[in-house]
Parts: sequence; structure tokens; C-alpha cells
Amino acid sequence: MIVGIPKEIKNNESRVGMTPAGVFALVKNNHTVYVQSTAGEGSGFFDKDYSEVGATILPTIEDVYAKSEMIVKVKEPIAVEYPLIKENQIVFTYFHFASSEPLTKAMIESKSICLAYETVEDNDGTLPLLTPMSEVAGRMSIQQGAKYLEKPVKGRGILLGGVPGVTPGKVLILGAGVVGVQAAKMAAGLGAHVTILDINMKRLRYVNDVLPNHVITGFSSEYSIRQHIKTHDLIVGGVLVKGGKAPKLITKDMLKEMRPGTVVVDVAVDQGGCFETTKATTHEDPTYIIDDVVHYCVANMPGAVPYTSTMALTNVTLSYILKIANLGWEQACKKDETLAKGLNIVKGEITYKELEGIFD
Ligand SMILES: NC(=O)C1=CN([C@@H]2O[C@H](COP(=O)(O)OP(=O)(O)OC[C@H]3O[C@@H](n4cnc5c(N)ncnc54)[C@H](O)[C@@H]3O)[C@@H](O)[C@H]2O)C=CC1
Ligand SMILES: CC(=O)C(=O)O
Ligand SMILES: [Mg+2]
Repeated sequence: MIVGIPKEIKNNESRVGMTPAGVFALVKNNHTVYVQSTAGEGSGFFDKDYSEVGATILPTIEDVYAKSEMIVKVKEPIAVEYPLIKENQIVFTYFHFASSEPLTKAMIESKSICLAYETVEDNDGTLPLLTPMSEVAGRMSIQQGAKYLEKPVKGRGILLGGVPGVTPGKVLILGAGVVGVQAAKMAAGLGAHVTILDINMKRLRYVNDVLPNHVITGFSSEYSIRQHIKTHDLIVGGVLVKGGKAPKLITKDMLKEMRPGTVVVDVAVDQGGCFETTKATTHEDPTYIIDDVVHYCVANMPGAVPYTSTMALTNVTLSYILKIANLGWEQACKKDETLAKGLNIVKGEITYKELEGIFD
């Protein structure tokens, strides 16, 4: 198969769809790999690293899309990329369709095969291609939240860990999935007071078993959320309904219950966000303020730490990329139910249940 790796062009997105190690494996399996010039630079991989393992470097994004049967990338295509995608071309990437009607419509019109990393699902319900980026974003949410709690950027002026003789900051985490647990781990490590809420008792039991005793678990409900937001300094949104829109757990009126300078980090922004006041931001301009509450809603958080994220992503995507290249997408999906769950739009038809009728 002919596989193409374009350069990411979303704001401050420095990840790349594949490391040279991934290209090496594809070439060894007799596939042709085209890499757009400088695509890997932001992640520390140079054109010569790719050409040394057998890739051909192409000068423009148009060349890569025009010549490839399968495109392997990181982020959802943005508007300038829509016309580059061809009928029957396989596009393997994060799509997050539920948060974008224009993207959904454009991919239906393209008649391409859209395999979304974020809905590839193991039999136990876990999401193997979302997990490593949720690990990164969960950990980053505390790093970013701690920064925006500082007074010069309009936060409450609180050091999350406190100091001897002064109470630490309080972190509320919505969702005890991958993002939530990683966020809790980081916040607890800093010495913050941590509360984590979920509707899944199995997840709360897991948190209770693996995290320190000062991480408090709670059942998520409108009532419990309304109580907790009054006293917490940093609120992290990490809930997910697979492939669908995130539930709005914090409505606009609730911001009035928070203290001025509270910081909210909505990691779930890529599925529309779990705060009613969420709108996607970029690494260039990551925050905005509503009712004195600082909102951080960057939809590609791992893009800011590409050295870590590109490696973590290729670690999990490569076996699927090889399977698709070796067998073709239809056979690969027939043989592998986990991969088949990634099919969201195929040749103009929506094939993922949560997406059906979502924009009608
Ligand atoms: N902004 C960014 O750069 C990134 C965003 N994400 C996003 O973060 C979100 C979370 O991802 P994961 O942690 O991997 O998902 P996950 O599936 O591991 O965890 C989600 C958790 O939310 C819980 N949940 C669902 N409804 C709830 C409710 N009403 N109240 C409380 N909890 C509820 C579920 O029970 C589950 O435990 C996803 O939307 C994902 O796409 C992931 C990586 C990067
Ligand atoms: C999961 C996702 O949206 C990201 O890593 O950017
Ligand atoms: Mg207020």
C-alpha cells in the first residue's frame, strides 16, 4: 500500500503521524511511504531520519495526499485539507466528529474511509488509541491549571501544593477515566487536595485502590457537582461518552457559584466539552474568562509536548497501520473487531452509531 504522512497544520500542532521506527516497519513489509518535508521536525525527527529508513520525502501536502492510498496523521483534517481527501482514500487519525458538523459533512462528501483513532475499542471497552493522549492531557491538565491559578493570569493566586502552615489548593476532577486518573495522580503528587467524581462505581473503586488516601472519590450528580464547585480552585473536565457529545455537567449559571479566579480545564473539549461555556481554544491563545472563571479549552493539548506524544501515539497505532496496509481496510476490519469500531464514515455513509443523526 502507499502510505502518506502529511505535516500537521493545526495551530501549534507539532506531533506527526509516524516516527521513523514506524516507517521502518512499513518499508520492511514492502509498503511505500511518502513523508511531507519537515513533517517530523517538531517532534525531533528530520527528513533524513525518514529517508534513511526508506521513505520518500515530498515537498508539499498536496503531493502527499495526491499520491497516497492511506493517510496517517494525528489531528482531524481542518478546512484547507478537506479538498485534498479523495474518494476511497483511507484516513487514519483523530476525528472527534461529534464536535464538528462541517468536518462531518466534508468527510461524508469526500467518500473517503474515515477510521478514527478515538473510537477504536477493545472488548473490555477501553480505547487503546485514545489512551496515551489522554494520559498526556490528563497529566498536562494539572500543569496548565497550576499555571493559570497564578494571579498575573487572573487566577485565584493559589499554589496548588500549598506550603507548610498553609492549606493546599483544591482540585475537582470530573470523570475517573484515563484523563481523570492521570490528573488525580499529578495533583496528588503536588500535594493538592483532590476530589474525583464519576458515575461508574468500578472506576471510583479503582481510584480508591490505586491513588493515595487524600484523593477523595464521589458519585457524580448535578447536586454533588454544585456543592463541590463552590470550594475547589481548579476543575478538570475529563468525561466521555464514546464517539458522542460530552454531557454538559457545568452550566453557565454554575460559574456564579465559583469563586473569582477559579480555573476550569476542559479536556473533553474535543467532544464538545463538559462545560456549557466551553469553546475550543489554541495553544497560542489558550484561555478566556467568563464570570471571573478562567477557561482553558485547548483541543490538542498533547501537541505542545510532541517529543513525548508522537512516540506514545506511534507505540499504539503502528500495529493497526501495519494491519491495514498488509490486508486492506476491509479485511483488516473484518479480522479485527477492535479496529472495526474505528470506522466512523465509509464512502459517504455514517457507520458509527453515536454519530447517526447527530447533526440532523
Ligand atoms: N483536549 C485534548 O487535547 C485531549 C482530550 N481528550 C479527551 O478527554 C476526554 C476523556 O478521555 P478519557 O479519559 O480517555 O475517557 P475515558 O472513557 O477513559 O473516561 C471517561 C470517564 O467519564 C465518565 N463519565 C461519563 N459521564 C459522566 C458523568 N456524567 N459524570 C462523571 N463522569 C462521567 C465515564 O464513566 C468514564 O470513567 C475525551 O473526550 C477525550 O477525547 C483526550 C486527549 C487529549
Ligand atoms: C485526542 C486528541 O484529540 C489529541 O490528542 O489531540
Ligand atoms: Mg463568580
